[in-house]
Amino acid sequence: MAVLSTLRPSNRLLQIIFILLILRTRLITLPKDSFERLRNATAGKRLSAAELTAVLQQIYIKERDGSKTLLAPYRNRLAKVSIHEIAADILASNAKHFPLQSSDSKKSKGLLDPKFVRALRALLFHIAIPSLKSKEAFILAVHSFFLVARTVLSVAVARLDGIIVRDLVRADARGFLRGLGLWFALAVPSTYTNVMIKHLQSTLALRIRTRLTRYIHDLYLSNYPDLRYYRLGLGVGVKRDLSGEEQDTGNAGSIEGVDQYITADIEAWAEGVSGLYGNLMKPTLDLVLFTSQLSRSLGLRGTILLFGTYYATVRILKAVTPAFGKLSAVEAKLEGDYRAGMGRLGREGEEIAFYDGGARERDILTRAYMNLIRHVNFVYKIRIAYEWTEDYVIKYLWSAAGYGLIAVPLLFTRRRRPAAQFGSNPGSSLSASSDGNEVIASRTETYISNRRLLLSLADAGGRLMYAYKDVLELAGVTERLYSLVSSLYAVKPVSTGSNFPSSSGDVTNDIIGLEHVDIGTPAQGTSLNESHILSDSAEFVHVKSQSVLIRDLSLWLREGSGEHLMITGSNGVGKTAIARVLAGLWGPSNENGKVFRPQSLMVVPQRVYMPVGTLLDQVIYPDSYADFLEKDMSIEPREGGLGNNIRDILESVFLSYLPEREGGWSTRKEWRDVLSGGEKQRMAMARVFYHRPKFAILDECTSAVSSDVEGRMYQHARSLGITLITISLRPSLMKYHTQVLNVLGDDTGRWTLAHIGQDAVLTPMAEAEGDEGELWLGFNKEIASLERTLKKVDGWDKRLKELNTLLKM
Ligand SMILES: Nc1ncnc2c1ncn2[C@@H]1O[C@H](COP(=O)(O)OP(=O)(O)OP(=O)(O)O)[C@@H](O)[C@H]1O
Repeated sequence: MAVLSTLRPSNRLLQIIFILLILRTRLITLPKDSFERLRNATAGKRLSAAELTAVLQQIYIKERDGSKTLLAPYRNRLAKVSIHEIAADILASNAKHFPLQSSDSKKSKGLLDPKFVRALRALLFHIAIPSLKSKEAFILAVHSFFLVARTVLSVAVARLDGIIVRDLVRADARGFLRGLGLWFALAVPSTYTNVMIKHLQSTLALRIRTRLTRYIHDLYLSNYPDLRYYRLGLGVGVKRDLSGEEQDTGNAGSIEGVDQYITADIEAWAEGVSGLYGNLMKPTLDLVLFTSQLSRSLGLRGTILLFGTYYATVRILKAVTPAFGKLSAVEAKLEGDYRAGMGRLGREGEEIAFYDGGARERDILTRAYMNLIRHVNFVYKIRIAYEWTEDYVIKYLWSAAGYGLIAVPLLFTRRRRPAAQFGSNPGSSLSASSDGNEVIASRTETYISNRRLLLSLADAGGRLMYAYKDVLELAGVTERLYSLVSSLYAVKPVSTGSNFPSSSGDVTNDIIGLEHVDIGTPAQGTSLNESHILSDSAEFVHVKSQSVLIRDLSLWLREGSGEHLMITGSNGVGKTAIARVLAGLWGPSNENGKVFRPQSLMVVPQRVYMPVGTLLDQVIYPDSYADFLEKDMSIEPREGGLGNNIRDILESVFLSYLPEREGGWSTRKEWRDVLSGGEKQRMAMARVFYHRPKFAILDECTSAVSSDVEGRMYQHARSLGITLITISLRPSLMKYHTQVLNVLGDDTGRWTLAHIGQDAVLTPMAEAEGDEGELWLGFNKEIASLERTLKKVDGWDKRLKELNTLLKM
């Protein structure tokens, strides 16, 4: 402090900023014991600044029972959310409920179509409400109770309405006041019931959404060997047999725009299902109860008329109802396309800006938007006729029928047994007196009660019709969701053809290799036939193609043997395809090909992925902060130089300036944009040095890094004992490898494999194609010759100086 006070104000300010910067970079280095304390702390604990940063940083804690706890700060206190993954055996045993369905749904309108019922049942009873003991089932039971209560209360209100008006006509002041008191008393449970119904419906929707989302997350975001998030859009591994022949996969592999399914569709389905239960159950209950009440006063003729009205309504509306299910499925797809386009623009903004491609992108997006709007407009238009008929039938036909029905007891039976008719109404308290006023009062009571019941009936009928439309729309979303889940189940891990154990600890785990493998492109893709979009018959068209890029490839590398392989060849010949097969993303295209994939393998692609999170997260990806803490590692070097540290790792890729430049290890930024292309590639190498896999496939991942730094990174990788497989076109990298595989790319699928610097060409195929092997040996000779020439430069320089001196003399 004394030092600080002697400084000039500007210097002092600089010093304070410097201290703050140091402090900021330290915030993240929460010691292990504090972390343990945090893990064991009860929810609700007030968080210190450092703990708050840590909570924001690490997100999940792995519990001993295999579940995870999400640590979330809530008003500076600790909130803990326990997350249990769906057990693998439940996920597996559910597969039988989701077989693939063919997508020829254009013929059916969706309602009560067996396919729809099967899909709804599978989604509802195996994912959304998995058991009668689940919370969802409990909410549904309470919801049902309130729905029944509301109907019972509506009947009571209708009765009371009649009694109040009767007492008014009778001029019975005491009866009237008593009725009014009862009215207010009934209002309390009635309004509470309404509120609870709405609340329980929203709660149910939210719970169903969460169940579905988590189920699909667990299925979709699966690790190796399933990799469903990768294989789904690609059609890789989707029921393809080993000979490369495809089987008919129905709609599998045709899922594009999965984000739309998982976000918007799940939400729409959850809302639809929980709303539909109320919207179907309540009016159905109303209809049954009100009809039974009414039929007691309407007599047989009235009841027949009532059912006649129901029948006519259903027939008319069925005739004019369009295929809402299909229409809403197409709308969701178009919405997804438009959304995906917008997402692409956000992601690739800089590249598009360099090309000045704004106008072109606008055209593409406008086209996607217009497709959507034209479809929505088309739906609006066909809705006019439907809604007009619906309104006409429900409001006017039902009201007219209602008047007719009320007239039945009043007009038709009056002449024969006027008193007896009214006496038959259970709510009536008519005495046997034939007093004229009493007759009118009683008739009014019947009229008012019946009228109210009929209005409620018309309302129930209307809601049932609206629910019919909702069911049709739900059918569309159900079909989409079902196709997502069934396609996810249809995705199978690719066959490696080898019995290679993937468990650790096995000696054979020290090998990476291919044996007689044909490498080909994936066999399946799908596109939507756009000409059908607006014609209510949108159909998915399968595009099938497969070509073999490399034939009969065999190569081996053993960990610790000091062998490193470089793969080269011109663009598009299948170099990355080899990496995909070695990493288990693609399978071999031939039946007898075998792939040996070690467990400790890391593939670094050319385009670096930068996850959301802090600077530290960029280095340790895919580890979480909790995983990092479990390792014997620190962020800054420890005293005595014990253990590895992230600072040294960044130093080895020449990025140690990043924490200071970016404001500390815990800074969160859009790293994709913040770091330069070369910095991102260096960061990817830092990840390799952090994880230290036994094998690393480096796929042109240093193409944007300067040669000197690239060389040092290769040397460092080798010094860590990592066996390298490098895909590159840079001859300067050859010196870090012992073998070179050259893919010829001449449509024959041929290749050569040679030891660098040796005259012998290794494989029989390469022997046959000696010229290609010679090409690389030629490069080596040229490099050696250049190096020899460079050594002479000093001598020439000296001679030049001598000559200059002589000339000046
Ligand atoms: N998902 C895919 N579906 C269909 N074909 C694909 C797919 N991925 C790659 N291909 C095709 O496979 C071929 C080989 O691709 P690959 O990425 O392996 O080339 P490469 O040799 O690594 O080229 P480059 O040097 O340009 O990176 C290319 O013709 C490419 O179009």
